[in-house]
Amino acid sequence: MGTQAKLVVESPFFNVSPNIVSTLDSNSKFSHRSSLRFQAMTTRRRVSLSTVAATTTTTPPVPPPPPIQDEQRKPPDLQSLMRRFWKVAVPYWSSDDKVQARLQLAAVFALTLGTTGISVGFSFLGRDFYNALANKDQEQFTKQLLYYLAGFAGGIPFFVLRDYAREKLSLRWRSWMTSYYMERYLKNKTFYKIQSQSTIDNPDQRIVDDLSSFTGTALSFSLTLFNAAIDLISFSNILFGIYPPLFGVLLAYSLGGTALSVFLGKGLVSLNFLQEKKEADFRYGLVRVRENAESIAFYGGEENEMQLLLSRFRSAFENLNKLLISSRNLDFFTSGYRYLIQILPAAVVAPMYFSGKIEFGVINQSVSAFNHILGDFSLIVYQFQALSAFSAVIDRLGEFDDVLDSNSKKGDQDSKEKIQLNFCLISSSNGLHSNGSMPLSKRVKLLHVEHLTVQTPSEATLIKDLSFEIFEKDHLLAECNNSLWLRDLLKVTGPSGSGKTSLLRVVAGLWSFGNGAITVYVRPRGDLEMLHSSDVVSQQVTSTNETIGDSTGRRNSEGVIFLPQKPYMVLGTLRQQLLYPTWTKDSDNLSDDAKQSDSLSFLMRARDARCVNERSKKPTSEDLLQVLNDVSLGHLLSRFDGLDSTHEWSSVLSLGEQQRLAFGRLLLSKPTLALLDESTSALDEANEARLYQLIQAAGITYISIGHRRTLYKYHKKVLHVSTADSTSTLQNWSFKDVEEDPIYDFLKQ
Ligand SMILES: Nc1ncnc2c1ncn2[C@@H]1O[C@H](COP(=O)(O)OP(=O)(O)OP(=O)(O)O)[C@@H](O)[C@H]1O
Repeated sequence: MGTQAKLVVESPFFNVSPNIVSTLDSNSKFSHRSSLRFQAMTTRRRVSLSTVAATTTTTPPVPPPPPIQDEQRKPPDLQSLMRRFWKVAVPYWSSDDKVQARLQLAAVFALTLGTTGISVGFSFLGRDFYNALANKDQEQFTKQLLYYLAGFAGGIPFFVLRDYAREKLSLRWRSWMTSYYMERYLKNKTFYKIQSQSTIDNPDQRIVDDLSSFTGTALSFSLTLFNAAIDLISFSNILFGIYPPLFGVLLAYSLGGTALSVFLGKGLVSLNFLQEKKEADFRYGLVRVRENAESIAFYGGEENEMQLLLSRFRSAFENLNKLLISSRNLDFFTSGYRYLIQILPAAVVAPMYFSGKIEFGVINQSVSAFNHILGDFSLIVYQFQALSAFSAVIDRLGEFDDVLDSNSKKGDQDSKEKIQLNFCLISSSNGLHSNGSMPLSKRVKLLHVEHLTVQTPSEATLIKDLSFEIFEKDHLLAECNNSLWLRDLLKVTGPSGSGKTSLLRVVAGLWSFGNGAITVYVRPRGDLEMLHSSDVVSQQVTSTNETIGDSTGRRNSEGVIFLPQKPYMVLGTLRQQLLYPTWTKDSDNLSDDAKQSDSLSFLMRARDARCVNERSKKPTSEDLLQVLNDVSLGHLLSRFDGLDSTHEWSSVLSLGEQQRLAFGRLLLSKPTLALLDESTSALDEANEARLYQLIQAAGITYISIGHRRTLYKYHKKVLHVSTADSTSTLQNWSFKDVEEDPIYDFLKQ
């Protein structure tokens, strides 16, 4: 539970008298103020757990978020808070939606101006109404009553429309921000880096809750400031007209109040920040129980989970307790401050009334004007809790924004010091005979690893100075009819923890810790305009202008596919499982309702041209059925009602079935290079053999990690990595042909 700033708009019609207010608006303690105000309220966070779940099911499995810490977190200073606010708030107003955004903002401000005008009008109506009442002038009283009713009828639409327009704009802003943040979060594998390096906590919560809170509160707060400025101008005249010293009392009262409330509530910002984090940690713990239900049940780990969850909840609870105590102390002050103003102006002008200098209605008008102006001067006092919650939101979003920015910049700046990963395009026509066959003297390089040193994020060296190349066609062996021999199919072996998976992570672009260079050559697919071709002749690759992407920029991701031991099952149908990730659900599948909704224009961003081209090649249902049969999963169709049924696939399929499904994806995508990390570990030998034969027949070159000896049969070369010795500078790897390995002879027998 966090403290969220929520805007409450009070009626201008009830500001005529505090007495009337208390009867008409029993929900609001201080509804005699006619301006906008925030109300700090405790809300239950409505977080879509699926959002959080999506981050937890990304493969390869990623470690949990960092343990709860930051207890001593210092509140941000005003300058960095302002800088962060500006950085987070500004992009939308100069985005591609800026015309609509500015128009809507202007409309909201115009309506706010209208409502302030109406409030001023009602202040005069109130004066005459009470004068008529005090003078027992029934005719005048009836007339004023009718004016009041007419004023209600004319004024109410302004207030309702102002709130509606503001909420709509806030939703539009949030939609844009959500897609803007998600785009940067999912770009350049930032989500993976944030999670695996524990850069910041709970990014999902920042996207869901903090963005919603930020847009709503920023807009409301801007309007409150605007409203306060207008109120100040309009009601200062009235107050001066009544009794100038009252203005002096007001200034002294509000400045003193502001200073005291800042002093009393200074700890609230960091407490609010921590509250957000602790709530998110607790929710994340629950999501992990759901995601790992079977493992926990097998282990019988309920008691442990209970302890862990309770400790997280306790931490949130303790912080909330501190937050409540701080709020209570501040409330003592603000309540006194608010109640006193109900009698203060009357007490100041009462002597004038008793001496007959002013009428009774003027007392009411001075109370109303005093409240308005004091409200404007006392924004910090009234809104301190909401402002402290808002500061925490700004701080969290600003931090997130900085991380997202630094991630894209880091890629450019540090690229020289890190592992260079480049993707180049192989021209399919180059090097081929006119009949399309590959001349024996030519072979296609798919992967070139040069002086690669792989390190962990904590800079422990795993592999030292590794260099090798992978070719698709070996001219010496091309005459052999066995397709196995047409490609360098590499098996990586080595003791546990030596860095086998890390090597694949580096090739797939997930890690770039260490140094050296990797070039991956992929076949053309999709938009040729965006991709350059490279001539591949013998082992010489022309290097000018051939790079199509790198580990930080856009890359031809379908060229390389990584298959982890536990495949990632997307939320959706069986069809979507098979088409993932090459053909994802796109705007074609959106419902008509969704297409009609204007806010969805940001949510239906055009996918890049590559994907548009891919649509034409999208496999048909027949293709999918064929692949399912090939990987021995044909029975799923009858068991789960066809290709378009939706289930929690990671729960209803066995690990072996999930691994076969992942191979089905591979067969459909036909990547140039597949990285298989123990991706058949749950299968029997017959199924494993079948899958390897299928991907060989499909012409996919692969590098695989696997501990089973039988896997040697499906590889041509073996890279053995031994555990790195930190005291030695020697290489810790060796290469050999599979035939040279004694195991191979043993398997042949
Ligand atoms: N995010 C990380 N931060 C720090 N160290 C890590 C991280 N991920 C992995 N490591 C460490 O890197 C080393 C190599 O891990 P890797 O997963 O590559 O080993 P592996 O050879 O594939 O092991 P196994 O055969 O057991 O799967 C391990 O000691 C591991 O603890």
